[in-house]
Order: sequence, then structure tokens, then C-alpha cells
Amino acid sequence: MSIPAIEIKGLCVRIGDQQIISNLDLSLEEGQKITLMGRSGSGKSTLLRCLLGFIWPEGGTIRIFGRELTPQSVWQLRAQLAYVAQEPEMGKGKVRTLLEQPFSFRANRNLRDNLHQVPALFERLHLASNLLDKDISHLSGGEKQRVALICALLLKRPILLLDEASSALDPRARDAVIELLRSRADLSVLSISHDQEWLGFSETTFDLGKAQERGAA
Ligand SMILES: Nc1ncnc2c1ncn2[C@@H]1O[C@H](COP(=O)(O)OP(=O)(O)OP(=O)(O)O)[C@@H](O)[C@H]1O
Repeated sequence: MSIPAIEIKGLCVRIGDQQIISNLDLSLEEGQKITLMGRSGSGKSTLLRCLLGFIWPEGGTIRIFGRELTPQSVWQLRAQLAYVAQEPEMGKGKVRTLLEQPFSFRANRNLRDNLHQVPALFERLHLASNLLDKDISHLSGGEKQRVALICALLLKRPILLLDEASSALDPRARDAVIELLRSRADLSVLSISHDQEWLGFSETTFDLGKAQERGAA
């Protein structure tokens, strides 16, 4: 069996005096699509922030492709992850510039050819090509979410984390995103969603609220 893309064991997260996550086990196999659901406040976004190393758990382990996430490994392991937030903070400037920006960094320079995929990705996600010359701040919420997703996909990271990244999409755009992600058998996706249609996209749903109840029982 292959090594899981993400393996979480006995994770406990406390923020201040609030226990957010208690004794959580979760495994995302390579290529698997899991959607996290659960009541508001059950810790879904907190879990993604732990995976990105923005919050450190008080107990348990997170492994990414078998390697434990620690303050020493976080920079290397973050290079395996692409993340799209619900309301992507993309600053100002033309969409074209924003898409090109990550490839100006030395770490991504060898991936610059991926920019050739932009027209096809725009078409596939029903984005008009003239958006490339618009200022990002003038885009609608649904357009921003799709541009942020394209930005993430161009980096060719093996794991994609989506925090309600379809919340502003109309059904046609949402279905296009679902089709695109489904076609990527190599991509492991951990997403958060409250949308029933989106839940159908993933092979597995994982109710974080219920997992916490089981953990506490
Ligand atoms: N920086 C922080 N300081 C204090 N409390 C926090 C912080 N971040 C998260 N929390 C608390 O942790 C709990 C879990 O928050 P989180 O955003 O992970 O929930 P969620 O399941 O993603 O919720 P939603 O579905 O509403 O987005 C909440 O009670 C929240 O108030």
C-alpha cells in the first residue's frame, strides 16, 4: 500500500482555554478526495491551518507523505500543499500578473511553463479570457475563487486544501470545478464544504463534529 498523502493521528488542538480538536484520526490516501463537514466551530478551518503549520497542536502527529510535520520540516512539507481560502486574499493588480507572480520565485521558476495551461483552464472553468487584463479587485467572488484555484493548480502540488472554495460559485461553475478536480486522479484533495452538491464530489465525507463526539465518548 502507498504512503498516505496525509495521516493524522490523535490530533489535539487547543486555542487559549478552548479545546478545538480532540484525539482526531484521519487519513487522506494519495489521489483521494475527502470533504470535511460538520457544524460551525467544529474545527474544520483549524485543521487545515494545522496542516499548513500555522497552528501547532498540543498533541498527536501529522504526517505528509510519511514525514512528520514539525517546525523543522514545515517549510519543505508546505511545498507539497496548495491552499485555497473561502475569500482568497489576492491583493491588487491584473489577474495575469497575479497568475505569473508565483513563478518569479526561485523555487517555482522551473514550473513557469505551466502558465501555458492558463487559457485551457480558464475555458474549462467558464472564465472569460478578457478577465486576464482586469484588476483582481474588480472580479466577482465566484471569479476570484476560480482564479485562486487555477493559481493553486498551476503550482502542481500533490495535495490541495480547499476551505469552502466553492461557496461563491453558481451551479455551472461549481460543476466545472468538480469535473476538473475529478479528472485529476493524481491529486489528493481535502476540502471543507457545507454544499450538498460538493459533498457528492468527494469519495468520502468526514464529519468533524461527529468525530469529536466519538473522541470525547
Ligand atoms: N485564533 C483564534 N483565537 C480564538 N479562537 C479561535 C481562533 N481560531 C479559531 N478559534 C475557535 O476555534 C473554533 C473552531 O473554529 P474553526 O474556524 O476551525 O471552525 P469551522 O468548523 O471551520 O467553522 P465554520 O464552519 O463556521 O467555518 C471556533 O470556536 C473558533 O472561535
